[in-house]
Amino acid sequence: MPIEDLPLLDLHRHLDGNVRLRTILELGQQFNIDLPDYSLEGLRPHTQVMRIAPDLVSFLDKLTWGVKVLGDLEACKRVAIENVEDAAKQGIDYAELRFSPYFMAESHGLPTQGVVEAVIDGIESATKKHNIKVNLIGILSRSYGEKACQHELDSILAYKEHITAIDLAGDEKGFPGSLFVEHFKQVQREGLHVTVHAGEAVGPESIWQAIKHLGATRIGHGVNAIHDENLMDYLRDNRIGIESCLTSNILTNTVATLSEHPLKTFLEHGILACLNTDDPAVQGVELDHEFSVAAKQAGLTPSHIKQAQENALAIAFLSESEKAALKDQRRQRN
Ligand SMILES: O=c1[nH]cnc2c1ncn2[C@@H]1O[C@H](CO)[C@@H](O)[C@H]1O
Ligand SMILES: [Zn+2]
Repeated sequence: MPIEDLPLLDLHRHLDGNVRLRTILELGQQFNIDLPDYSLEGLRPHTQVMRIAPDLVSFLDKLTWGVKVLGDLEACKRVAIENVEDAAKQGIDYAELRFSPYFMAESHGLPTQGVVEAVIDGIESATKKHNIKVNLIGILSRSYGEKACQHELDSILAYKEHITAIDLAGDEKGFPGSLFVEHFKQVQREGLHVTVHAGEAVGPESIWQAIKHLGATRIGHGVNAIHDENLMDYLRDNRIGIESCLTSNILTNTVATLSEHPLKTFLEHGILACLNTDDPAVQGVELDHEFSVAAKQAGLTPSHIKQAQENALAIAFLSESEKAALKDQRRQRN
């Protein structure tokens, strides 16, 4: 369980990997899309990973229906709003919601920049109604290649004052970070933060590349850092955060069992690692499960969990005064 007097954060949460099952069904019907089934339970195995996937790419396939039903910009806005509602329901004080506008736009040929605007719109209206702070991370979906990612980046940067950071996600093995060096030079010039999915499907060299050549100050997953002692020290000494997602790592077949998950070792090594969800609807589990079930199975004690919460606050893309405000707010709540 999370410690009650520390704020609850989720720093790694894909809003387009968290489209409610009922919403997929409703939008599918609204836009006359041929769905594989028209009942919630019949649809579930097509949109949720029900058992361990053979690999990351097979897992990512399950995100497809969530974006195939996005028939217009209003649908994108709806998904953004529902993500804020879901995160607030979990008791999350601060979430960094990430999304890939081209991934959301592609099926129905929506304007990518329009998707960015719709998501920002949805987040801004929903956060007014709920007791939660949200920042947005724009994703470059590497699996589309360099050119599409440049288009995606341009669309995100058109609204850069509403975007906190840029991430690189998708097929890490097929599309290495080396293809995106120019993209991230631009991101750094614009002064946005950088977090990169690395060391999930590829070894520690992918994490080194993300730090040294893409400017990452946080790493998504980073599980394979465990195989490189120098990297472990480097992450600790340079306060590079690791956004761990326990259940996701099992379902993508990245880690065989939770008892073998490196998070506990990261924490004990002094690395700023924390607990997050990844794609809640696709995984069929929420943040409360990660804290109360998965963390325990990964060998975390209450003091590890407390450390993970403190780490999340330390590496959040927030100013020191915003962090202090989150802490105060949590104390007042209790
Ligand atoms: O665990 C993950 N690893 C790598 N990429 C991911 C993961 N979950 C989602 N995406 C990717 O993020 C974008 C949508 O936000 C898509 O590119 C999807 O494939
Ligand atoms: Zn992710």
